[in-house]
Parts: sequence; structure tokens; C-alpha cells
Amino acid sequence: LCQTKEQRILDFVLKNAVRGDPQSVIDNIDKYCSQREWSMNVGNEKGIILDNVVKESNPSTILELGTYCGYSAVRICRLLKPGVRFFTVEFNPAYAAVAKQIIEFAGLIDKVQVLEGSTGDIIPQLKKKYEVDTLDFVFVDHWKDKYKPDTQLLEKCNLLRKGSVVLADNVIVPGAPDFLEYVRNCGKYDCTNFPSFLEYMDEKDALEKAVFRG
Ligand SMILES: Nc1ncnc2c1ncn2CCCCCNC(=O)c1cc(-c2ccc(F)cc2)cc(O)c1O
Ligand SMILES: [Mg+2]
Repeated sequence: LCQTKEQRILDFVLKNAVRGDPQSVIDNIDKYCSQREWSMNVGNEKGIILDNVVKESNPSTILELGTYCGYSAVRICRLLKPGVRFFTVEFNPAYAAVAKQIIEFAGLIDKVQVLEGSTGDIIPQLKKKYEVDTLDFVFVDHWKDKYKPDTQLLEKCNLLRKGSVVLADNVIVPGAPDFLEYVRNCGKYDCTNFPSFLEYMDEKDALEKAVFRG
């Protein structure tokens, strides 16, 4: 019955995780994807770095680009205080459908708005349609060739303020070289690299944190 890998991941979570327990959802996705089928969740090694950056930023308004199955949405939202707003943009409707069910199972759906569509269309709508003033934290994990243009679009739409944190996954594998060159050399960001490993593999990967100077 489960035709796609993403549906098989959802099925495994529904069967094995504890409803309303975000950590058990995270642990079971990691278990399935390390033992059965690899998938492009940020994973636990990079996930711990993500947790730490979120905790130190203590954000109130968060945007994620690239929801996939909702693994990083669950990771981030389990750390957030009540009343914060988390928007996540997913291009692929099948991914978005699985993500909503996983986020709901984790008990976090009322913190999360899954926005279906392209970041290029949705980012310019955040201020007027979604009543966003500025973003405290952005997790970038979608098409790697959209990292740089979408970061520039966030600037253009005045969604970043002094201290806004942009955290990007996969800056080594698959890599986002134009994004790295941009944030490190344009003079608008203070950048930190966090070396880690590709999810469920021994290959090197890294996260890049770029703090907007305002
Ligand atoms: N709102 C939006 N706008 C535009 N595109 C959008 C979108 N929302 C979604 N997408 C469409 C992106 C879907 C996937 C993005 N992520 C990736 O492509 C990705 C690939 C790997 C990988 C590594 C080694 C390998 F050998 C193979 C694959 C690892 C990762 O952690 C990745 O995040
Ligand atoms: Mg990724």
C-alpha cells in the first residue's frame, strides 16, 4: 500500500512512535532511515547542532525552506516556547502531505504552518498575507541552487533584522558553493561553519550559520 518512501517513513512513525512525543518521532525516523531506507532528513548529528543554534537564538518567528517529511520541523518546534510561529515551505505536495501528518502525530501542528509552493512565490507574501514582521531564525534545506537567491530575496523583502540567524544544511554535500561565497563575502553576515556528517552516512557535511548584521 505504501508506494513512496515518504509514506513508508510515515507508516513506520505511526506504528512505532508515541503520539504527542516529538522525541520518539525523531528517534523513529532516524531508526527507519539508518536501518531501512536512507532519506534526506537533517539527521541526528547535524540535528544536535541545529538544536543548539535554535536554543541559543530563542526565536519567536521561524521560517524553514524545504519541509520534506517534517523531521526538522519537529526537531525545531519541540524546543520552542508556546505562542511562537513556525512557517515551513514545501514545494512538493506529496512531501507536504506526509509532513503535516508527522507534525500532527508529534502534537506540534498548532505551532506550524506548512505552506505549499515555491519559496520564490511565498517569501514575498510573508509580510502581508502571513503578518510576519521580521524573521528571527531561518533554516535553509531546500534546493541547493535556491539557497543564495532565496537569501537575497529575504533581504529584499526586509524579512531579516540585525541578529537574524540563517542556518543552512548541506553546505558540503550536496553543497551550496554560491551561497557560501555570498554570505561569507558580501559583508552583511557574520558566518560560522559547523562541520558534521551527512545524515545516516560517514561522509562529511556541514551547517553554515550566517547572522545578519542589519
Ligand atoms: N519551497 C521550496 N522551493 C523550492 N524547492 C523546494 C522547496 N521545498 C522543497 N523543495 C525541493 C527540494 C527538495 C530536496 C532538497 N534537499 C536536498 O536535495 C538534499 C539532498 C541531500 C543528498 C545528499 C547526498 C546525496 F547523495 C543525495 C542527496 C541531502 C540533504 O540533506 C538534502 O536536504
Ligand atoms: Mg538537507
